[in-house]
Amino acid sequence: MAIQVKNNIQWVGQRDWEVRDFHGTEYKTLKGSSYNSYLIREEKTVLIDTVDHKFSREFVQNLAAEIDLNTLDYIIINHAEEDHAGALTELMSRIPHTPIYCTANGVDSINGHHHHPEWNFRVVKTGDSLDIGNGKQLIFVETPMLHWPDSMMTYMTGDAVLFSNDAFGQHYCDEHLFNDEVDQAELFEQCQRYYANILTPFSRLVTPKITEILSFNLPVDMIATSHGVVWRDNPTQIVELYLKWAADYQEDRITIFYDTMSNNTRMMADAIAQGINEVDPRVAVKIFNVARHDKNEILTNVFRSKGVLAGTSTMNNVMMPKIAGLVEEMTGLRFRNKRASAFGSHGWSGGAVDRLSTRLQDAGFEMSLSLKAKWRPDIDALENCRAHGREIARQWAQTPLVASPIAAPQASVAAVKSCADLGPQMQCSVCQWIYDPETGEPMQDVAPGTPWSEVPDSFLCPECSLGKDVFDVLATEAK
Ligand SMILES: Cc1cc2nc3c(=O)[nH]c(=O)nc-3n(C[C@H](O)[C@H](O)[C@H](O)COP(=O)(O)O)c2cc1C
Repeated sequence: MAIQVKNNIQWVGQRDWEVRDFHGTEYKTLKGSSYNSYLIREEKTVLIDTVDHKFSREFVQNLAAEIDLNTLDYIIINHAEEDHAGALTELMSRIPHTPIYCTANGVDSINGHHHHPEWNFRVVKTGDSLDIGNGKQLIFVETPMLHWPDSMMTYMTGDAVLFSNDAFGQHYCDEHLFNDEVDQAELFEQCQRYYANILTPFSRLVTPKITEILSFNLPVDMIATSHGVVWRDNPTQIVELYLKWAADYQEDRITIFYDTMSNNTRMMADAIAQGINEVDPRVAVKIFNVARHDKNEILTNVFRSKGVLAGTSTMNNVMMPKIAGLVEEMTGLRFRNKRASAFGSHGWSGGAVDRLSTRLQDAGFEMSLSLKAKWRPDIDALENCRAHGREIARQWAQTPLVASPIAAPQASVAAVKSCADLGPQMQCSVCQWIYDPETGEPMQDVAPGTPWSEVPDSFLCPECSLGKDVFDVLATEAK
């Protein structure tokens, strides 16, 4: 059933209280989710996004009960992932000539999923607008890598509604649509879980993009996301939270996670936590067995922490596989400005703790001393663990790590007119990360001093993972 959002805007989405897995099983949607689609009826009739492909038939049926589908003038697809654009094939089978507005990357993604290159695509860029009558317009803002290359937002003038797609959303299903109507603790828990598990890798892009949107000086009366609530009460509160979370967020919190075969590493975890608490009772210490606990909650706790202690026993010379998997995910999430330490029990040769330390360092954590124990820790070994916890608490209580120097690149990109204009620095045109061959920092796999022409074509931007081809040459005057 359609829900009134504002004036001539209605929600025509789908609630999904049953869903528990998103992105395969990567994200556990413990509170379900919703797929928000919006119908605007001004002089022109517009549909913004659709719903998950598994609800295609219900969606089109419900929409047809609201309007004659043939009166739909425009379809806007802010993001081509199947939970938003999934119902397109069903919808377009009824109205095959209706124009679809999306980014250039959107055409590629929609074609990649639906395989209908003959659809009537209209490519839009940041600043392009579409007149929908009654003095109102839709203005488009590309938001590449928030969280796919095709992503964009759509702003509706007059009503001042920002259709933000995934940004500012959360996997949260409630019979109520608006942010002021739902349980606030549940809502913000899901917002943070969503940011920590999905948006953290793109944190460097969040602040510049929000700054760009704010620079348009457009009033925002509502933020209509594509999952969860519509923000109508103080809608910019979630924008402020995003700015906070994007700035290497941390609390006075330490997360300890481990895996164990016979509880020996668990005993170490327990004693380390006691040691931390003895020295600094104000710090929140959270302990998780990775084999038994919700992985996304562990990662949310890592996101909130100033440091993590990761524990594993040695099994066949390597670490426990669930720990290896979690650290691999932490690497992808590109946490910054956090400390780490590894610990664990072994029987003879050991090896897992050193291996884990190296992995955590590769994942970008500032490493502190690790701790090993042999077999089941005895009273002395447990006291050693407590002492280790006390030392960690002292070290990590000190001034937080300084933010990475590439946190806010300020350089501007100039048009390249001739070879003489070519400067030595290159900048990612998507996330503004700068490659400086003089230092080569902070790139892995490319030695300092490597000229750009010799950087392999397989190079990916370390910030946003896009290819070498998106890099622009910076102005030479700066050099
Ligand atoms: C299947 C298996 C493989 C093991 N492989 C190793 C090994 O390669 N090197 C080692 O030092 N200890 C090895 N151990 C011994 C354990 O690391 C040791 O018992 C440790 O205390 C277990 O700690 P946990 O209870 O936290 O899992 C192995 C134990 C098992 C059961």
